[in-house]
Amino acid sequence: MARITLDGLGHAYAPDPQTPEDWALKQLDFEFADGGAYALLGPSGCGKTTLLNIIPGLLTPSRGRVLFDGEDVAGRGPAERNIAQVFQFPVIYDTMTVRQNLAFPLRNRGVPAAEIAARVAEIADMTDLTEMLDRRASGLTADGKQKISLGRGLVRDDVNVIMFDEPLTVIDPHLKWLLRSKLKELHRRIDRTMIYVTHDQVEALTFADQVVLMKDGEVVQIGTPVDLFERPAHTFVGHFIGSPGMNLLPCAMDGGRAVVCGAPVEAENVTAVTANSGLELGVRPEFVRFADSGLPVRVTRVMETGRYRVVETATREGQTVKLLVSNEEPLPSEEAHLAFEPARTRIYENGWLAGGRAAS
Ligand SMILES: Nc1ncnc2c1ncn2[C@@H]1O[C@H](COP(=O)(O)OP(=O)(O)OP(=O)(O)O)[C@@H](O)[C@H]1O
Repeated sequence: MARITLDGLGHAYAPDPQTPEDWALKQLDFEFADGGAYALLGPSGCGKTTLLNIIPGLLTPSRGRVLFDGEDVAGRGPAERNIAQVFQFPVIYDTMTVRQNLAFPLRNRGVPAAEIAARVAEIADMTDLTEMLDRRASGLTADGKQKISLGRGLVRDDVNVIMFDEPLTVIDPHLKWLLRSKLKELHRRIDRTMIYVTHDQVEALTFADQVVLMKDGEVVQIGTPVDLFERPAHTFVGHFIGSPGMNLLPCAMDGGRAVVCGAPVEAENVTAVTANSGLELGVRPEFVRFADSGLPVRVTRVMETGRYRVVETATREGQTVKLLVSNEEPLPSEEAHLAFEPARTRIYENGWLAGGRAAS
């Protein structure tokens, strides 16, 4: 296993980058701890694939270094870096049996037969493939084949890191949740550094102990799923994580208090505010409720989700605020007031959580 350090890492595909936009990865400085379960999460084009190719040495970064346990691995390929990879689409040998497929990475390295048999049995058990070990891989369904790919990624016990590139893309939606929780369990049992690349927040939050959220070639926040939900470091995180995302409202400061649309609002980090422009108040729909007093709004739309309703309201200045309301709670007919949970209401300065960077 290895601790992987990214040191001043940047990459531009163009030979002579001039502007920040020319950099697919701008400046990455962080560490994947030994044995951790990480997700690289972000919208299309944020640089996930670029980083995924740099770590195993498939792509040479334009600047900076990748260190494995403190040692610069420049010039070494995936085999020398000792990395197992699981891709979006199953990479298996159709003509071989499931057993032969799982054994392949071990046979390739000359592992003794008895050891291979034991390891294959263990991995087949973990991936629910025991019953199918002697079947031809070609006869399996898409998710069965992807389980073989997962198994092949997990079968060696000497790899430094296992990297997953959107491995559930081909899986039927109703089986996705099964494989997602399976992967989490596998991480606990295998205890290896795992990096899981996805643009799907549910996959990232289910799998990872630490989520690395990226945007435009930069890391916006690294944290536990709870950190990202409870304390987004940037409005982008608030918006990207959660469904619906965080409400963001322009706000001003008046005598040490936050004011939104003329109404005073309590916020957790109000004392950390230093800017007097570019301020926004962020509060998730989960932490907003109807109240007798507070921010005046009117109800504009109600969306049924089955378990609760997402209610959309508009402030007098036309800003939208969403809240979750249980099916049992009556909705106000028109004019209403909103209260925000103070401990979970935060102020952002030019996108960044006020006081957040000093605190982290
Ligand atoms: N081979 C390439 N040549 C030039 N530009 C590239 C190349 N590959 C990626 N890019 C650019 O680099 C940036 C990051 O792309 P990357 O594929 O790493 O993002 P991503 O987060 O993996 O997106 P996706 O989820 O769509 O694959 C994008 O602006 C993309 O257009």
